[in-house]
Amino acid sequence: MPRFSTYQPAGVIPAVLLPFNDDLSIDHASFKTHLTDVASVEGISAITVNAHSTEVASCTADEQRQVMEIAGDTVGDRLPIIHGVYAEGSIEAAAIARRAAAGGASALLVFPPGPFTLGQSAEMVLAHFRRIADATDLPLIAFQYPRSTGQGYPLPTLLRLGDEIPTLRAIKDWTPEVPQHEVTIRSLQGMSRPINVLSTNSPWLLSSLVLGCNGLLSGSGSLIAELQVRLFRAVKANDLAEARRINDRIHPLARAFYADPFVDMHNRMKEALVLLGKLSRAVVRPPLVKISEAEIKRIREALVEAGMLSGASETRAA
Ligand SMILES: N[C@@H](CC=O)C(=O)O
Repeated sequence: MPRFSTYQPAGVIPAVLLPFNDDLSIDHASFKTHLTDVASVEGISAITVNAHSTEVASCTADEQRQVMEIAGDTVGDRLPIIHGVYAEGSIEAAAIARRAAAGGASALLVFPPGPFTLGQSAEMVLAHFRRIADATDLPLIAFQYPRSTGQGYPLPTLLRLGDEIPTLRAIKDWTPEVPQHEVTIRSLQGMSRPINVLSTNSPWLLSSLVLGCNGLLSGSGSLIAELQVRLFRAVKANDLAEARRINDRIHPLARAFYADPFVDMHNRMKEALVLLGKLSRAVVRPPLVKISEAEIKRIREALVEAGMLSGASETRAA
């Protein structure tokens, strides 16, 4: 029986970062501290591990198991843990799903297989999800990539997934196209068995949430989960003035974190944790490399503008 067996993916879901030691091994102690810090934010509904934010592409299967184990031991009694299923092929995806379930995950975030960059059909997508759904009863969240990557699913495919995969409960929508995002939200959340749309459009979160997403799943939740909870609540309450006030604090950080190259977003978030005194070193695994001092300075300025760091010193503002 998984923890939180009735969990439905919705609301604010931070995806946490994975600290490393200088020798690139996992820094267990710092990971626990980070998990505890993020999980202490009132109002989040779950946390996500083994996803982009934990540099899943550079973690072995055993390391992913360790990440799940540490997360489960540290915060698993308090919050559901969503485990990424990051695999090039469906057989490996199903194996990861089984390991995640055995490790105590409460839901799975299914990444699109890499070969879809070369093309896809609805039958391939359905076969991929069916294989995972047959491996475990855990609720599934489909990670919807931008269509331009080749890995994003056309809307008819998403609707068939909703109809034919009973454990599909949500998508994490990363479409940068506003009209497409809106149609997706209306279509999936309007199904007879609604599929929640969780925004991962963190660079323009306010606009995305205003379109009606039933939640958000964001790497920047590793730093600003509290602001995201307040933003989500304000939007749900139709309090646009409050939502805009909170967005004014989120915006400088979104600009800094999600600048080009996008792949450095979580690298930058680690540096931000260091600047906030919450992490002792920002080490990333190759092919990522340390960002420049000029960029760290821009992150510091964004933290100051967001009211998270005093301009005079590195002390965290109250
Ligand atoms: N958009 C995500 C990254 C992708 O998984 C984020 O919010 O950090």
